[in-house]
Amino acid sequence: MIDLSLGFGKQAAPILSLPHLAIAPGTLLGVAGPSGSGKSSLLYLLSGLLRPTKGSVHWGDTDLTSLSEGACDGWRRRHVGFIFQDFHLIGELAPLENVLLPAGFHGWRIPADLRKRATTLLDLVGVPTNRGSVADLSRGEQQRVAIARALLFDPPILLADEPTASLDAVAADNCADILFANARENNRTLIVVSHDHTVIDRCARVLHFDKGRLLTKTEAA
Ligand SMILES: Nc1ncnc2c1ncn2[C@@H]1O[C@H](COP(=O)(O)OP(=O)(O)OP(=O)(O)O)[C@@H](O)[C@H]1O
Repeated sequence: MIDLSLGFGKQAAPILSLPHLAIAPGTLLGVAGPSGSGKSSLLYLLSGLLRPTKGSVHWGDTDLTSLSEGACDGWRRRHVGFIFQDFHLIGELAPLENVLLPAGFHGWRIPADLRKRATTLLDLVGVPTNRGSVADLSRGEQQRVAIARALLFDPPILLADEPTASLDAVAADNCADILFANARENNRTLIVVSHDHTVIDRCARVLHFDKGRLLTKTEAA
């Protein structure tokens, strides 16, 4: 639930302004709009990676805006999988090591079943585990590694920023199938920014933004 605006520096007008939004658990929410309309900024606000200039972001009983940076990082690790528009992979590491990166923050040796899950996820998105460093993969393959990584801990909230932008039609469909099936079957909240109609059309609700403002909300029939 949010009621917020976001501005950067001394800009006169906020780059994103949203009066109120309630998202029930398990919602499949699409975010659409032209380039620069504030879609990525919305995901950053919802995950606590950015703090609103005004207003707050609540997930259940947790008000992200009242948490310290460290507490917010901890909350995000436990609750959010984030597929970044530019992937945020570590180029010199192998695909499997990238998928297991979130496990590195938990301070224990990576258990065999988690390694197996990472392997299964890579297999599911169609990236073989025996590839070298991700820097040598195509953009589409890197995008699929980023998708697998976001699913590692089966987070209750999945935020996906243009998750199919670098994929061909078949791979895009396959990855969208994985994201939406996972959300539906496990009642996960999926919030997906996309220009891709095959992704947006799968969403139960769609927010349309322009110039940082919410233009319309549409609901699937
Ligand atoms: N750190 C920043 N400092 C200043 N302005 C920023 C910053 N980050 C984003 N903006 C501005 O905020 C606006 C919204 O950016 P945002 O990336 O959220 O848009 P978007 O709809 O996701 O765009 P795209 O579809 O191209 O990814 C843009 O005008 C952008 O230049």
